[in-house]
This record gives sequence, structure tokens and C-alpha cells, in this order.
Amino acid sequence: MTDTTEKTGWLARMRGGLARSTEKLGASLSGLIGGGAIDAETIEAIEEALIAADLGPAFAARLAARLADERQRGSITEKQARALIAREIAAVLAPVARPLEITAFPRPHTILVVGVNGSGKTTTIAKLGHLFQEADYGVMFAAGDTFRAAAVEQLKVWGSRLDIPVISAEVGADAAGLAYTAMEQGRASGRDVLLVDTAGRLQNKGGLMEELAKVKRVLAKQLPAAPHDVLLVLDATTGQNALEQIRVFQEIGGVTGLVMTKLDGTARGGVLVAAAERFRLPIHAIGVGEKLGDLRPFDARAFADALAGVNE
Ligand SMILES: Nc1nc2c(ncn2[C@@H]2O[C@H](COP(=O)(O)OP(=O)(O)OP(=O)(O)O)[C@@H](O)[C@H]2O)c(=O)[nH]1
Repeated sequence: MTDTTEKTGWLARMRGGLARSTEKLGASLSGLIGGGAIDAETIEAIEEALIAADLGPAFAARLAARLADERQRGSITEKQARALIAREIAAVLAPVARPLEITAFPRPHTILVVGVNGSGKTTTIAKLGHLFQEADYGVMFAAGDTFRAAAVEQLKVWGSRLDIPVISAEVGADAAGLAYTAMEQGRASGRDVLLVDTAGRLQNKGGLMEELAKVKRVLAKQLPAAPHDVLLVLDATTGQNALEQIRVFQEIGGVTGLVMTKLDGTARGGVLVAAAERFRLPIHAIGVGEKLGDLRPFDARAFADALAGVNE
């Protein structure tokens, strides 16, 4: 498959996933057809549509002001309005769109992966492992969600499919002990990347905070800069809830970057705009499917165009 075909494929999947978010936006924007007729009421409707699509009240208010400005200067067509919305979205997202890079020396570059159960952590670890392997890095996984046998098993299955070693322990074992062993083995075998899965039990916030802090401490004991990244995996279908998850995981886990999964589903991807405005954390990648190749670097412009319905 050529690069272009591949890009068209994932763009189509992302657009499909964002369709629901844009339906309302599209309907309001259609009110602009004919140009020049845009009135204060239409602008207000657009502002509401942006809020309903999870882009956040601050962004929506700013955009409404920009549209009002444009209107003062002359007529605006629907196409121009969409382009303006896409430009504004891209302006918010471009500064946070940053690929995850393997830079650590000494190795292994250690990535702690956090997030609530079911957000797509394990699948994202597998996808990242695959991506790094393709770039010729030696990868190792640590099955740090030691509470759930199914989570450990799932990571092992991915590991054997990808031929990536998985360090695991029996159910109920100390996650920090496991992280220590994984780091030890990662260093001894000269791995470039160590991806550490973690538990996602937010219902026991205090316990989880303690566990993550301990995991970080033991990693740093052997490699002071580790973990180099603390990646929060968010499920796009949770919409606004993602903002609360970022806040909580920042508090308990010191998040350094985000991955948003399930943008191919009933996505409410607009929340990434609100997240970028509020937290300014790097957005490293997005998940657009369940397969290994379905993790994409976050492309602010393509995402903004899809959300605003440009080039449909
Ligand atoms: N459609 C779609 N499904 C995804 C994506 N990422 C993950 N999934 C699916 O979401 C479900 C949950 O993913 P997991 O990777 O098991 O999530 P987790 O956070 O590790 O969850 P636990 O193992 O329960 O802690 C699985 O069925 C995945 O196949 C994505 O980008 N798109």
C-alpha cells in the first residue's frame, strides 16, 4: 500500500469517527449558506454546537467572536466559516501535536502507560511496541496491571504475536517489584524501549496514586531519568469525561502526554481541543481501530479539517 492510500484510509476512518461530533456543527453551519445573512443568532447557534461537540466553552466563545469580526467585514460562506473553524482548531492543536520519540540514553527509554480500565491501554502498548519495532528498536513490555489476570494475559498474547518479551508476575504481586525486574532485564538485554502497563482502578484513587509513585521510584532507582514518559490513554467515546480523567491522572501520576483511542468509533474527539486548551499536554498519537497498524501520529491539521468537515 502506498503512503497516500494508507493516509486516505486512516483519514476516512477518522472522519467517519468524528462524523457524529460534526453533525450538529454541520447543521448549524449550513445556516450560513448564501453568505452575508449570518446574524448574531446563527453565531450563537454555532457557539452552542461547538460546546455540544465537546470543544469547550472557552474555544467556542473565541470562535464566535472571530466569526462576529468576520461578519463585520463582509459576508461569509459556509465554506469560509468551516475553513475558519478548522484553522482555529489547528492553531490550538498544532503546538501540542508531538510524536513520541525514543531519546533516552542510557536506555531503555521507559514509558509508563496509565489510564482507566478499558480505555485501550493494553492495545495501545501493543500498537506502540509494533511502531517502535518497525523503527528497529528493541522493545520490552512489563505487565504492571498485576491485579487483573486478564490484563496480564492480554499483554502476553500481544507479546507473543509481536515477539516482544513480556515481564510479568503472578496475580496480586507488587507492581513496583515487577517494574524493578523489568527495568533490570531491560537494561541487561540492551532494550531501547520499555513499555510498562499499569492498573486503572480509579475507584481506589489513593491506592493507585501510591502504587504509581512506587513504580516510578523503583524505575528511577536504576535509571534516574525513568520513566521518561507517563502516557495517559483516553477513550474518545467518553467525551467530556476525558477532561476529568486528565485532571485526576495528572494529580496522581504526573502525566506527560496523551493518546486518544477509539476515534474510529462513536467518537467525541472534539474534547481534544478542550483538553489542549486546558492542559497543554502533548498529544502523541490517536487510535483509529483495534488492529496493530491503527495507531497514528497526531496530525493537528488533518484532525482539525475532519472535525470542521473541511474537504468532505
Ligand atoms: N475501535 C477501537 N477499539 C479500540 C481502540 N483501542 C482499543 N480498542 C479496544 O478497546 C477495548 C479495550 O482495550 P484494552 O486495550 O483492553 O484496554 P485497557 O485500558 O488495557 O483495559 P483493561 O485491560 O480492561 O485495563 C478492546 O476491545 C480494544 O480492542 C481503537 O483505537 N479503536
